[in-house]
Amino acid sequence: MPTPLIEAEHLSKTYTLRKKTGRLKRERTAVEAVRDLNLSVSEGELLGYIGPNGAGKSTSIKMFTGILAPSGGVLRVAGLEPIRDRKQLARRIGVVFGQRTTLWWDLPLRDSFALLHRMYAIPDARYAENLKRYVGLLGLEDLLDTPVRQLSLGQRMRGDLTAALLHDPSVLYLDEPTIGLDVTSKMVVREFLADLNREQGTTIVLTTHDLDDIERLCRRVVVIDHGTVAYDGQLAALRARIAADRTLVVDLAAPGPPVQVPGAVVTRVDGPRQWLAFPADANAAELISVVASRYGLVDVSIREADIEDVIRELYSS
Ligand SMILES: Nc1ncnc2c1ncn2[C@@H]1O[C@H](COP(=O)(O)OP(=O)(O)OP(=O)(O)O)[C@@H](O)[C@H]1O
Repeated sequence: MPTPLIEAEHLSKTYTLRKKTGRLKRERTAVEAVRDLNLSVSEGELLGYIGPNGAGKSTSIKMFTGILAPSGGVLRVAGLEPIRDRKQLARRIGVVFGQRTTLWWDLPLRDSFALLHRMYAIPDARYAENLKRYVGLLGLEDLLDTPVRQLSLGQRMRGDLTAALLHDPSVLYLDEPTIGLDVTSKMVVREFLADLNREQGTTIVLTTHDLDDIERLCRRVVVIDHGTVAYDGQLAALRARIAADRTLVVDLAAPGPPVQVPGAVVTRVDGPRQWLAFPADANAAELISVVASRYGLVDVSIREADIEDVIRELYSS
């Protein structure tokens, strides 16, 4: 059995909000951001950690990284208790946020890396070796003297990845690492992460709304909803659910009650527009012609299920 690197048992986090309800009155409300979350991640896994907005992903990752204290439950990461052993844990983990940089904005990349060398007290030889490796793998050789603020988003992301790896973390948390990147940069980042996981055995927890990231990188996917695990399993099984349905969006000549056609179910009506779910292996052309023969049809489009649909479907089951 591989050693679990992250182990959460009945983990919970409740935020208390104070809302002003009068001139002097304040009411406390509790937000259960994470509740009864159970998760075990083994060394060397590359895990997709997904869920809709507000599901509790960031809150749980903040607990995994020792930034936020849990309200309840048991949590161990790399054999440590994140809040109590926060300093030790910092040496074992790396974190990359797609939306903001951990690099020093006005400093050349080289100086940001040098600061991390000192902050993490990385042995000189190890630092030199890692710097050479990651700068080479991520093609940053010609950018080392460029201030971070002058880097493109893709270049900055490669810089952030290098920064997160200089101290050889056992686990790397990535929050939307490909957001806003062009196709080529996305490919570079994905290939790099796949190699890092395969060759160095770095455990990776990947949070993203980009289904392509998940498809290309993760075998296992954990879906979080309302603060708890809604799905934990192979991507292949999740993909089968994705393939289960497609949606035909029809624009009718006039608003009306849900259309009735065999083999499709109306899932939404908005004025003259209706959404019809139908099995992925059904004949879309036939369905369209049936709708057209019975109703005044102005326009149609077909939507493949995206990750948000799959997630919605998981919650409703
Ligand atoms: N500091 C905070 N104080 C109060 N409530 C919070 C705080 N941070 C998050 N929440 C609430 O906790 C819930 C979970 O939020 P969280 O940010 O963990 O979700 P998420 O899955 O990361 O969402 P997203 O995909 O939008 O980043 C939400 O209802 C959110 O509004």
